[in-house]
Amino acid sequence: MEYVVAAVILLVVLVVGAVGLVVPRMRRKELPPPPVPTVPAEEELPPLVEKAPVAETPVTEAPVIEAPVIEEPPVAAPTPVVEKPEPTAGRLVRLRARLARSQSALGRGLLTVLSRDHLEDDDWEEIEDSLITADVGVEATQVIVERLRERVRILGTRTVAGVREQLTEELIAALEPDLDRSLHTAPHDGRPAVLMVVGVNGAGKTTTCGKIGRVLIADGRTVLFGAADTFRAAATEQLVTWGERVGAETVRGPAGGDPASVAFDAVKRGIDVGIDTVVVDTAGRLQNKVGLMDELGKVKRVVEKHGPVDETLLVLDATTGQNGLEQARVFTEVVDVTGVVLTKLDGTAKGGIVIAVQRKLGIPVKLVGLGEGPDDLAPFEPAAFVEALLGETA
Ligand SMILES: Nc1nc2c(ncn2[C@@H]2O[C@H](COP(=O)(O)OP(=O)(O)OP(=O)(O)O)[C@@H](O)[C@H]2O)c(=O)[nH]1
Repeated sequence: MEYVVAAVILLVVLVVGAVGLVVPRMRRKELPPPPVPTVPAEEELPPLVEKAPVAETPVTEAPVIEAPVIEEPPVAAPTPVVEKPEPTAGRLVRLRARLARSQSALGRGLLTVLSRDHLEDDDWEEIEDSLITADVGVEATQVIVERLRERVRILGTRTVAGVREQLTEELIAALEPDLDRSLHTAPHDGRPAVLMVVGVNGAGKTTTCGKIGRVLIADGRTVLFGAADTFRAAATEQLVTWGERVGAETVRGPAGGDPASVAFDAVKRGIDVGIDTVVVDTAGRLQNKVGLMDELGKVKRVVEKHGPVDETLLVLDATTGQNGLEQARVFTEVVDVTGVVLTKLDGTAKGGIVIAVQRKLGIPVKLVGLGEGPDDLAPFEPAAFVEALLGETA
């Protein structure tokens, strides 16, 4: 019995001991693993800005993949195309239709009255009014009507054709057909002819310079332009463009520079390279008559250091009518005008201004402008002009 008790106790001790050994081991196995720091210590953190990793390849140093260079043939600077003008002979006749379009009212009106059976005082007054309205001017109108009246009375003309013929003759006579209308553009004494173009702003000076250059070149001359209208920068550009179109060199100066020195340089260049005709464009601001006189007078004096100016052309806008005549007079006081260019005759029904200009200024109209086109400038021919003025209507 003692042995049994001792065995039981031993067994209990063994069991308890075994449990004591096994349980702690099991408990240890169930424990979570020791915490692992997920955030590094502060000193190991990268600084927020300064030490942030920076792309170290600046744009300029970025590797550039170079495209293969394709050798292109050199592009030649565009050479301005020099245009070929229409022949000048008979230009006024060719442009007659354009002139007649705006003038025919005058011709129709006059011929209608003149072909009445009996011309009374009222009819003659009507004729006078028509001529004055067409800018012929009061004085010239009175002379024309007086002479016409006399002829009709003596000859007893009544047919439209007869009256037209007499009116034509009187108008041609009023245009003084014997005046010298030639342009002095031929070189002489081993130097170029010098043409100065004057007139108020917008009358068509620069355009006229270009058209004249074109006509001269068409006739086989060499031409050089002097851009002495330094007042309006666009005028210089306009002249340079004309030069390129017609094949003429343009001498220019700085914008706002001294016009006289540009004109001087142009003529000097013309002499040096053996040009036939130098055409000098000038400025025409009229706000200040004294200033204009000084400037134009100076241009002329300075140019004449090379020799006399051969032709001074006054450009007048036909659409300004009698007002234009007053402005024109200022120019004739400053420079010795040798001829008038009457522009924009295509834009007025008052062709009679040609008669008034000649009578009032005592200067022949040498050229007429009949449009903006490069060939719309014609030598003035009284007979062809009167034909156009009276139109086809009879
Ligand atoms: N219809 C018509 N227009 C013309 C004629 N002549 C010139 N013109 C036009 O008139 C305008 C003025 O001409 P410009 O040659 O620039 O005048 P400008 O006198 O040189 O003027 P500034 O340089 O300002 O002094 C332009 O638009 C020309 O095309 C003409 O005979 N008929």
